[in-house]
Amino acid sequence: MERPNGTSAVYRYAVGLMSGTSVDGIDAAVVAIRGELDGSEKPEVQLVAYENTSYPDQVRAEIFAMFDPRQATIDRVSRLNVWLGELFAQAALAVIRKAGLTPGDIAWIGSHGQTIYHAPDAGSEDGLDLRYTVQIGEGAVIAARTGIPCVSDFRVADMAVGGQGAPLVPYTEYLLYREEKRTLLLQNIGGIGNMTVLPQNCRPDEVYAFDTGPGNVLIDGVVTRLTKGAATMDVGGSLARRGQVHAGLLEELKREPYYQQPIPKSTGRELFSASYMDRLLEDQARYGLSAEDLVATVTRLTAWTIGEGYRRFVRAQHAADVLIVGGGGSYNPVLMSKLQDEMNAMGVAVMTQEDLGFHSDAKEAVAFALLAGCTLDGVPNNLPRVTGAAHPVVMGKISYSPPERE
Ligand SMILES: Nc1ncnc2c1ncn2[C@@H]1O[C@H](COP(=O)(O)OP(=O)(O)OP(=O)(O)O)[C@@H](O)[C@H]1O
Ligand SMILES: CC(=O)N[C@H]1[C@@H]2OC[C@@H](O2)[C@@H](O)[C@@H]1O[C@H](C)C(=O)O
Repeated sequence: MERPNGTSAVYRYAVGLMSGTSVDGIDAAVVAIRGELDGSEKPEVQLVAYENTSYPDQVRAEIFAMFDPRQATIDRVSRLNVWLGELFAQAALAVIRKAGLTPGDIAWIGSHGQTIYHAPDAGSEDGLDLRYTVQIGEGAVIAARTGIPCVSDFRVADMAVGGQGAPLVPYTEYLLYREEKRTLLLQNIGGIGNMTVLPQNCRPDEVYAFDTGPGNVLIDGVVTRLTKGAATMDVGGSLARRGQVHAGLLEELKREPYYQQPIPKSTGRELFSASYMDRLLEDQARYGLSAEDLVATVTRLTAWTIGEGYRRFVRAQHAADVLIVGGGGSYNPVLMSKLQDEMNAMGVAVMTQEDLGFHSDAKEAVAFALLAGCTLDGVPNNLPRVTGAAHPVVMGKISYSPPERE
């Protein structure tokens, strides 16, 4: 494996590990980093290797069981915490091998872990703010198996100062993407869609972010129902491409109050739920639409919600130059083309992470490698304007590697 340009001594190699809300496996990335992570300069970050390791079915089922508080007994959660620690360590070692490196080359690991519970608005007791969040995948196990210091459990530090503990990726977007002369929008199209705004030449406290609405959740939801589970996504947008958007239904769906709700705001599967999908299928019957028409209509709606987020909450203060799309939705060409229509009409170009030489799937793993570097350097790595925290804090807990390697 060729080393990044320049001398290897000025590069620091790090590993980032992430397991997201779709629980499709562990994303592991090796990055080479040159420069400071405190925002005083733009660090140079190269993705050296990336790998997604699927979970064994049994592990995936156990994670889903732990989402249910009635099943998540303390012994099962604790056992899964160390189990995932072992799997994360294996994923780290595999991606390090893939990079042509050895554990001794890696300065640190940053591991997000797996969120099994997130209660940022949990309320108070006797005047005490009792918000909480749980990410499992024991950092001490990762450090012990790899011999590399591991930073984990990031979100709680932001919550401890009144933040939502999410989203955390915008700090790294600020580090990597901000530009002096252009205002950028970073749009993630995962299950839910979320936008980060990086005004031109911004300071960290000028960055803001919000959930635009559905990402792939409606498309996946209707496809799963229409195919009775035979398909779980509209691969390549092939259904949407063959359908006609129903203008009347589209207008009705646009009236969802969330889209008008002021920012900061976030949404989830609580709103875009199973019963929301049931209603969509009733709408399909009511208007006599084909499966393709329904998929085309929700695809068009999804693109509109992103355009609307920009139009309503961003454009007046920060006219943007470019919208950079990441997440699985960027692989749906019909969604991308509708998004392009929306944004181009407002003078905003649309690009993907890949167009910039980044990797959509690796983005969050890379982010946690960088956030961990901040932890070790003592650099605050939350964005209070984004999370609602009272002030910046250094997030992340460090598990040191065994002494014999020191
Ligand atoms: N080839 C493809 N064609 C169409 N859609 C695709 C394709 N590949 C991925 N997708 C869409 O992307 C989704 C997965 O996106 P992603 O991995 O970003 O989600 P996620 O990890 O749940 O996101 P997050 O945790 O950020 O909400 C799939 O469910 C699907 O809707
Ligand atoms: C609590 C939690 O795990 N939140 C995730 C989730 O998945 C997407 C969205 O909701 C985002 O807020 C966050 O993750 C990303 C990595 C973040 O913190 O930026």
